Amino acid sequence: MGCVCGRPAGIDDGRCGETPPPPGKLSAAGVAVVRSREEEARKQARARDEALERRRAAAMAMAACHVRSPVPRAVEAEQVAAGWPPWLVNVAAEAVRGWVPRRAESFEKLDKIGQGTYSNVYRARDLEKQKIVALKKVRFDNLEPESVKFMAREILILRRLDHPNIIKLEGLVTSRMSCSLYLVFEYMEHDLAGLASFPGLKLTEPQVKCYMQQLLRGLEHCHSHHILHRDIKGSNLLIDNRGILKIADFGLASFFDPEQRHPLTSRVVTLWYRPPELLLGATNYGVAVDLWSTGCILAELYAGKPIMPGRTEVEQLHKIFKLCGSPSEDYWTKSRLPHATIFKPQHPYARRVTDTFKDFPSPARALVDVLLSVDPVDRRTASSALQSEFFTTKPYACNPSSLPRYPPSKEYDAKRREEERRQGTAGGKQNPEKRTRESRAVPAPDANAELVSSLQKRQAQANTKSRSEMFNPCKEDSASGFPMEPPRSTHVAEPSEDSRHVYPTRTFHSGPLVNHNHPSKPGPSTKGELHVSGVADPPNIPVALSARSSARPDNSNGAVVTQAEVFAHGRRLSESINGPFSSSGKYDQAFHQKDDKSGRVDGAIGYGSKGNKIHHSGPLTSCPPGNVDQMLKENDRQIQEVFRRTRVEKSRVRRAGEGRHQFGLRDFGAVPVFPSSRSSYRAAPQ
Ligand SMILES: Nc1ncnc2c1ncn2[C@@H]1O[C@H](COP(=O)(O)OP(=O)(O)OP(=O)(O)O)[C@@H](O)[C@H]1O
Repeated sequence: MGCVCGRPAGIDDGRCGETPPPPGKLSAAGVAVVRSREEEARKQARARDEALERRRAAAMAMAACHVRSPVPRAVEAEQVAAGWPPWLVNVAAEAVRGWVPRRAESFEKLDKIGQGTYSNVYRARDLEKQKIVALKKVRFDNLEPESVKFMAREILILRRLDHPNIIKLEGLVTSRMSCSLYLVFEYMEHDLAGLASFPGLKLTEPQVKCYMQQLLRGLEHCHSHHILHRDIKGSNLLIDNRGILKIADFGLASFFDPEQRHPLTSRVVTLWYRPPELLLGATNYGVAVDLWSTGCILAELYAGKPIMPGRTEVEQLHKIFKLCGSPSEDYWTKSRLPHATIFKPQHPYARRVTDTFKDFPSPARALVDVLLSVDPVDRRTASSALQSEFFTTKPYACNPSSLPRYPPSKEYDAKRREEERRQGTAGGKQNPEKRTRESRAVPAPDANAELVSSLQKRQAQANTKSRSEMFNPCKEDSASGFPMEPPRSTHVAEPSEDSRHVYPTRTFHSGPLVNHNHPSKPGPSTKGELHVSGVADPPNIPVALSARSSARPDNSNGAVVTQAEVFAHGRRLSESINGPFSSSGKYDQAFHQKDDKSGRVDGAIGYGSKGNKIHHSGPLTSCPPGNVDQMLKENDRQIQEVFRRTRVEKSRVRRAGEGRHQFGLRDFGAVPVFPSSRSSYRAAPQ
């Protein structure tokens, strides 16, 4: 039956009650109604088309990222004939399409300038083009298709991007018989983390604006190409001698679907720069993750120190809630975040961003406030940030060419300086204040969650050689013109005992921004050299902690802490906060939970003569209600204690090893990684 107003049944468009026009004749009002309906229909059609277009673009981008490329066999054969190795062409032909490999002989390696989780980076002379370049030797297992695919994604993404504020991939160095791959980049003298930590260097407000503007322009380009960087931090923002900033390290970047239909991994972004939704396990995120990291960097440049240097995911989230407030009820409901039940505080935290940064100039504070919104939607876009008052009011961003030429300053250099100083003072007394100051540039354990899933995979490459190089004695580097690589650094800057606690506060004044205390500290290595037992696989551990509360691989091997140790720490910490894993504890039970009288539960950690064991049997700390900070400090202290004991243990083992060598025994450190570990190589994450 139809409506009384004459409209057919089933139509509920809010127009019920309108008088239908007589057939064949429309009143003026009727004409207006028809027109507005037509206009509405046109609008809907336009929106539909745009959505379709966006989906099509995203689908194409996703398809491009697919590894088994649609490249026909004949083309693959051509690519091999052109000099590409079959292991690359077979799984990632798309990544090298239209290119020919450069030969190693056409470069002269000069020195090592960087070391990442996945790479060693060298300064080199391009003998054909007569210019200095950066060669990034990527670590992967060429026998493992998933590992090759993952590496190839970085190449594909880099080739898709073309912008003055994004590092340019200029070529690839490999050969048909080769088992390794070098990415050739334009050479950049500095990175933002290095500059910020350079002793005595002062950035003025126009300079900060200049760098931030370039960062946001680069991000705008990535996002408009449906690419998320997912690891924005100072050491990935390279700066050349002309003051041009370029976003680098697309190793964790990914294509994304603006409709957010394709789940992505939440295990990305270096911990201090990781947004709350990822810590809460979101898998349908977008550009806002990069904007959060950008907000952290902006605030860091003004504050002169990292603003939320968490050591574990739980602590990171706690720092975020304390500064930015906990999410609103509405957000918890609509976001349906996987770890919400674990981490949702019973009592909301108030937002304190404007209070905390009250000394910042107000346009800077306002932009930080937007970028550090807990709800990702409120962070808006890179384009809107570029139009914010921060950039449109005086003092304006300076011109990059007016920036001073700095002496070489990379985070890597800062690490090296610290290392040299550490070695210089080895055995002697160290100025504790200096150490503290030098301990903040690099997020420590669990710096990058996604990386952790591949730690063991990468451990297999701990000697900077791909497994294929270990198993197939592929001597290309020496044979093909590259001088042999310099030996790997075999030491690590020890984590500062107090790296988290002592952050000199800095009052902002509108003159130059002083970054006197932006030091560098590698986190603990993750080589599994301690024998760990007694850490059962916890069935009830929240994913956020179980898989990720691990140490950052820093490619050095002084202080060695296993994943299991840090994992065990994460578990204890979470238990301290949430109650035992067997119960479905809530995040803020820590604030109200009844204290364990003894404080520390027997056998929480045990080493050395007791057999290098980690035992765990309950909460580690006693925590008065409301005093999570103190509890976290105590946990920190205990982490440092683990490091200290480990160092002692490690040097004991090393001394023993040296003794073995003298007697002709084999050093276990030299035992190659066996093929059984291959399955642990990383699969390309979404
Ligand atoms: N084009 C370049 N010019 C100069 N230095 C560079 C260049 N590219 C990289 N580096 C240096 O090498 C370091 C490691 O490079 P990159 O971050 O790309 O490697 P990664 O293995 O992906 O590192 P991460 O552990 O951050 O994921 C950088 O922090 C930087 O200092």
